[in-house]
Amino acid sequence: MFQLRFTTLVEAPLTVAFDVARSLGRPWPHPLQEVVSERPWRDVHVVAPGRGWRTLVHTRSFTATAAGTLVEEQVDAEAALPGWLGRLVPRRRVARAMQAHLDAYAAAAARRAQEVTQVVGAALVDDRQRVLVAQRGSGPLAGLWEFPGGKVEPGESEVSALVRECREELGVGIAPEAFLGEVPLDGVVAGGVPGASTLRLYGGRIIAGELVAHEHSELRWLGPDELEGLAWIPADRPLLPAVRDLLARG
Ligand SMILES: Nc1nc2c([nH]c(=O)n2[C@H]2C[C@H](O)[C@@H](COP(=O)(O)OP(=O)(O)OP(=O)(O)O)O2)c(=O)[nH]1
Repeated sequence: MFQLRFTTLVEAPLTVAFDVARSLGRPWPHPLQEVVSERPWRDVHVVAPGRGWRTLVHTRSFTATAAGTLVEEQVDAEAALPGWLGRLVPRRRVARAMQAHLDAYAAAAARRAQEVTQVVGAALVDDRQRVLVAQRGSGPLAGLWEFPGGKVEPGESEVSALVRECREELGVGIAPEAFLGEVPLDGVVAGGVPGASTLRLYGGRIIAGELVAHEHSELRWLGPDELEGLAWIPADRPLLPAVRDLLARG
C-alpha cells in the first residue's frame, strides 16, 4: 500500500476549478469510477477490481483561498504485483502521471476562469464591529439581503471591482481587507451556465464618503447576532460564519 499527496494552486474560482478537473478526467490508463461527488468541494474515484490494482482510491478536495483554489489530491493504492515491484514501480508511474496531469490542469482551469463571470462582495465593518448589509431593490431577488458588490468586469481585478461597485452602489471609498470565503451561485450570472459563477467575499472598511443607497432599497448595520435572522439571498448563508468570526476578531 502506498499514499501520494499533491497540492496545486489553481488561478480559478472554486466551481471552475472543480468543473475543469472533472472534464479533463484522470491521468490513469484505467477508467476510474466515481463514488463521491460534492460539487465544488470534493470528489472520490476508485478503480474497478481486476485492473492491475488491489486498491486505488483518488480523493480530491477544493478549497477557496485569496489567490485561487487550492486543490489537494491523495492517491491511496496497492498494486496487484507482489514484493518491491508492486510498491516501487506503480508508485513512480502514478507520481509521474499525476505531475504531468496537474500542470496541464492548472493551465486549463486558469484559461476557463477568464470565460466565467465572477461576483465579488464586501463585508464592510464599522468601528462598532457591525457589518453593512443591503437589500436588493429590483429583479428576481428583490427584497432579499446581500453584501454590496457585483460582477467583475473582463480584465478587472477582484479588488478593483469591489472598490468600483462600492463607489457606484454606496457612494463611498473602501479599503478591501481579508478574503473571507467563496460560494457557488445557484443562478445564471451574465448568461453563464448555472452554478459556474461564484461569489467571493472580502472584508473591508469605509475610508471616504457618506453612505447613500444608490441601487438598494435599504442599508443596515448589523451585529453578529442579527445576521442569521435576515432574509438573505440563499447562496450567501454559508458565508455568515466567516463574517461573524470577522466581527468577533475586532
Ligand atoms: N452583489 C452581490 N450579488 C450577489 C450576492 N449573492 C448573490 O447570489 N449575488 C448574485 C446576484 C446577481 O445574480 C449577481 C450579482 O449581480 P449584480 O447585478 O449585483 O452585479 P452588477 O452590479 O455588476 O450588475 P449589472 O451591472 O449587471 O447591473 O450575484 C451578494 O451577496 N452580493
